[in-house]
Amino acid sequence: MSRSTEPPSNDVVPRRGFANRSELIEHLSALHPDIIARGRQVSPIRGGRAAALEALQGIDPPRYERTRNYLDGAVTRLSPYLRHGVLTLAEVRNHALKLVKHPVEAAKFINELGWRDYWQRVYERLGDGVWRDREPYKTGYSARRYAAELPQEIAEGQTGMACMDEFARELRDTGYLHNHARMWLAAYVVHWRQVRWQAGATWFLEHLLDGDPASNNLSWQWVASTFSHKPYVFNRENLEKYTGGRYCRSCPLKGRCDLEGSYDQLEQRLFPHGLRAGDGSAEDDGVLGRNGDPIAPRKINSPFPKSDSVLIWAHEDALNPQAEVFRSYPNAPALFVWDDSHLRNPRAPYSFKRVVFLAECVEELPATVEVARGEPSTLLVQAIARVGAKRLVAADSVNPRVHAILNQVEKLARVPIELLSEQPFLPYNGPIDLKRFSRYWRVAERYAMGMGGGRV
Ligand SMILES: Cc1cc2nc3c(=O)[nH]c(=O)nc-3n(C[C@H](O)[C@H](O)[C@H](O)COP(=O)(O)OP(=O)(O)OC[C@H]3O[C@@H](n4cnc5c(N)ncnc54)[C@H](O)[C@@H]3O)c2cc1C
Repeated sequence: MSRSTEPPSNDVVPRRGFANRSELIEHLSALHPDIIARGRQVSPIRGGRAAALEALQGIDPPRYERTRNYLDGAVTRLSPYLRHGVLTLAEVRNHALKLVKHPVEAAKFINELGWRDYWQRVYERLGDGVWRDREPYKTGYSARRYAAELPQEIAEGQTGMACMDEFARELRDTGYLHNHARMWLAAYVVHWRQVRWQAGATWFLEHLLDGDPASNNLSWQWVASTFSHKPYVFNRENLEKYTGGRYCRSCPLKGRCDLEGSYDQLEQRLFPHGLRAGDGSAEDDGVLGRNGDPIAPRKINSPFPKSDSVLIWAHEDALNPQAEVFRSYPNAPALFVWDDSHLRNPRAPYSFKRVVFLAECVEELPATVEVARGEPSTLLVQAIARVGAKRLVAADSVNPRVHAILNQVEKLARVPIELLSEQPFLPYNGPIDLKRFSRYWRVAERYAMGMGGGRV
């Protein structure tokens, strides 16, 4: 799956302010012909704060708890908005708590929000290390045993298994999959087809509107067992139960597929050497577990004078017109950059539907935000000089790419960087053990539920 990271040669100038979705799509097709050549699908899920708030209004935490494992359960589809900072975890949690008489009725929902916060914290520590096996596989096989490439028939939905083929189609056509479908598909890829989780993670990141190296890669590692005690597997009965049997009914392989059998039988078939660590290359370096100290803030939010002239960088982790950067500097010039190399990064290339989703989010940003195309640090340095900005302001993010760009700007433009944060999910700044979610949640739960003091 090698793709060029060279920027495309066309010189279409990006813009915003479209009359409707068709016009926006037409413009993006001209801007990114090579991306649309990989697939023209556009998701029914719309980008932007208005669509995000509409989805937020629809959440039902008690029903979520009862039904979330079912494919037609009351899941929220908020993830694309959370991923791009259109909504914050704190805002979603606060809303959930308002909808219930007692916090316990929202507990399961808030626990799931906690998974996102947890993966983000792990990402903050590991950076691009989220692409490496955290621990050896516990499948009895070493990493070398697993294929490096995703078989084409899986990506194209041509395996002959009605369930897996439908999940692949849904992923490609909509950019969204229910959590259970993600788990089944990931387990099928890694354990039944013996493909390295990294190949599956790249495939998901291309298509998912919520594609996020933290939640995605670390969930793949959880399924694979390189970031958990044992591999995640399932059987046909489990899939049939939570899908209402809709795939098995029409499946040509009904009764004789590879998912048939009890859990014991499947484990013996899939892991004949027993559930134990293969000789892995990964080692536990203690980064997540040994001290769990809080990470020092990356930049000092010194009390910069709000009257200074600044430039705002609107990046893809904070596409919220109400974000702190815009509230603090409502009249400041701002720039959003289409970075061709980033969109074509072979490890996580963007599908056209992801690009459309991002553009729809950008459409709703304040009118002060201009769009440009090119290498972000170069364009930001030029814009700083053009507008005479005393510093660059950006929303904080745990994404290492954002920090690499900010560091470069700081070096080249010789201006300070001001990072602004939203209300945190946990009003807590003390040590927290990140080795496993259960350890994190032991400390985090009461803060997440609004019972640990601090502002919720
Ligand atoms: C293999 C695999 C890959 C995944 N890739 C991503 C990804 O790239 N981006 C992403 O945001 N999530 C990912 N997830 C986690 C989870 O599947 C999605 O966040 C969730 O399905 C999104 O749908 P929803 O908004 O309807 O979730 P809901 O069930 O309604 O949950 C509400 C919110 O809680 C958070 N959440 C719920 N479950 C999880 C979870 N298991 N892990 C982390 N956060 C969770 C999400 O922010 C979600 O929007 C992945 C899971 C697996 C198993």
